[in-house]
Amino acid sequence: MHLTLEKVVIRHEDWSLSCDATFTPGVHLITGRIGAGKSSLAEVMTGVAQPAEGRVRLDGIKKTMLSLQFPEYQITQRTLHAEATSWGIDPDLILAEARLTGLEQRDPLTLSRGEQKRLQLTCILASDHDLLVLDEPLSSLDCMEKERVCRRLGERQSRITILFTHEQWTFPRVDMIWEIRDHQLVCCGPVPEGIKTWQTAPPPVLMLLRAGVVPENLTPEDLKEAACRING
Ligand SMILES: Nc1ncnc2c1ncn2[C@@H]1O[C@H](COP(=O)(O)OP(=O)(O)OP(=O)(O)O)[C@@H](O)[C@H]1O
Repeated sequence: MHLTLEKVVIRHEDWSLSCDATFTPGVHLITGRIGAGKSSLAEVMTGVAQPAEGRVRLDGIKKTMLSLQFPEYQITQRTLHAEATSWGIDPDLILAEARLTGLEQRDPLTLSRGEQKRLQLTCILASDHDLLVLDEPLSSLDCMEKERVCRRLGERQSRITILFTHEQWTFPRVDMIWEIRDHQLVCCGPVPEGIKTWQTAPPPVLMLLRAGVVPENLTPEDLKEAACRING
């Protein structure tokens, strides 16, 4: 199973992004500065938008999902019960996992942004998508919830997971790091080697690299373990 971007160019007026890349099963992390083109690329990968040039090829991928940055954009129903049901999953299980039991008749739009995000991600992760593209899934979540989501993403090793994020501290176990540099999608490489050339790495990772330590991976445990290796 793979997703291939063949000489893809995404354009908005005089802004453009070029991508030539293949994504295989595992967790792919894509970072880039504000306005680098993360949301635009996420939309093209999932067929929500078409590239100006090139081709997006899905091989062996039957079910695709884009998790939108703003959870309210993905709400379609008037009650939590109906919203959870609309994802085709047992609503009681979903609401229990999202810790929203008892709120079945509430309008999802009255939930806090974090609660909406927890509901959206619980529904998405309960379905078995071959290609899951997540645009800033960790924004609005607290540390505990970020870690829970990251653990769930790490369980999708046989599927393709593409994570676009500005997150600085909490990451799942990542297989490949990519970044958007100068209007191009660049592959930094597999983890851990790719960490060394990751220009938009978050401050904790840059601090470890400056101290001469390369973490094994990016989970909170990996970063803590690497910090313990500084100065012996
Ligand atoms: N519909 C549009 N018309 C014109 N320009 C657009 C349009 N959509 C996006 N852009 C521009 O394209 C560039 C990439 O936008 P995009 O939202 O993909 O970036 P991003 O990396 O997701 O940003 P952020 O980190 O702020 O979420 C930005 O400069 C943005 O202003």
